[in-house]
Order: sequence, then C-alpha cells, then structure tokens
Amino acid sequence: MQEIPARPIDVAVGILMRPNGDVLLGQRPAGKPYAGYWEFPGGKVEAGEDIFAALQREFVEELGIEVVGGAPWCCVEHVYEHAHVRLHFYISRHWRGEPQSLEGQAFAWQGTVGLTPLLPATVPLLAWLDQLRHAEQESSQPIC
Ligand SMILES: Nc1nc2c([nH]c(=O)n2[C@H]2C[C@H](O)[C@@H](COP(=O)(O)OP(=O)(O)OP(=O)(O)O)O2)c(=O)[nH]1
Repeated sequence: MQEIPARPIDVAVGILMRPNGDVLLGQRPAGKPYAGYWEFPGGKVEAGEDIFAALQREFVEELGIEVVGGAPWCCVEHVYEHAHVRLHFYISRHWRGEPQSLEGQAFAWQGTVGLTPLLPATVPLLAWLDQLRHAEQESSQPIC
C-alpha cells in the first residue's frame, strides 16, 4: 500500500469569476489521478514559490491566460489515496486572454455548477460559491 505523507502538499487553485457569476472549471486530463473529474484550474506550489505566483504560473501553463489579480478565499485540506493536499482557493475577476486548452483538457463556464464527477475536496466549494453569489446579489457588489 502507498504511504501518504503526513505533511500536506500545497496546491494553488483559481476560481475565475465573470461579472455574471459564472466560474471556469476544467476536466482533469488522462494520466493524472482522478482523470476525467472536474476541478477548478490550478496545481502544486513549487518549493520556495509564492502561492499566488504558483496560481499565475499554472494558468499560463494550462490555459494560456494571465491572472492579474485575485483574493484568497478559503483553504481546504483533504487526504486522498494518492496524496494529502492543502488547497488554497483564490477568486479572480481580473485576467488577460481567453482560456485555451493547452493540455488537451475540456473546460466549461458554469453558473450553478452542474458538472460531475467533481474532485471530492472541491464539492463543498459549490455550496459556498452559491452563498457568495447570493450575498453579492443582496449587496450589489463583489465581496471578494
Ligand atoms: N487544480 C485543482 N486541484 C484540486 C482541486 N481539488 C482537489 O482535490 N485537487 C487536488 C487534486 C490533486 O491531488 C492536487 C492537484 O495536483 P495536480 O496533480 O493536478 O497538480 P499539477 O498540475 O501541479 O500536476 P503535475 O504537474 O504534478 O502533473 O489537488 C481543484 O479544484 N483544483
């Protein structure tokens, strides 16, 4: 049996949000654990790398876009059979360029997210995103 390290691996994850509240999801490509599952784009933070810098690097590598700004939103830890991860989710409303499928992955803009299957650690985020959208509609301005 594979041994899972106690110390988590940091992962930078970006939720790109359009003015209408739609968010961008990608489908994990073949060859990765949980291939075919939907996720928010991102990837592992490299040694010595700042989390937001890792997020910017991953978006250039995976989707060819430059994330200009983002706000840290929430942090979730999850132990998979393949890894113990600590996911740092950012919400970004400012980027340059149009997403392209540079790693052959499918991607989709979604309002209320209806894609399945979704990576298990990401599932709770959907309800939190709906709450955020609702609170923003009430106040008529972005909360983060
Ligand atoms: N990007 C992303 N990763 C997530 C999400 N939810 C979730 O549990 N993860 C997990 C899956 C993986 O174990 C880990 C991300 O690692 P990864 O293998 O995709 O990262 P990477 O792109 O740096 O991959 P590689 O270079 O090592 O192939 O985080 C999510 O919403 N987005």
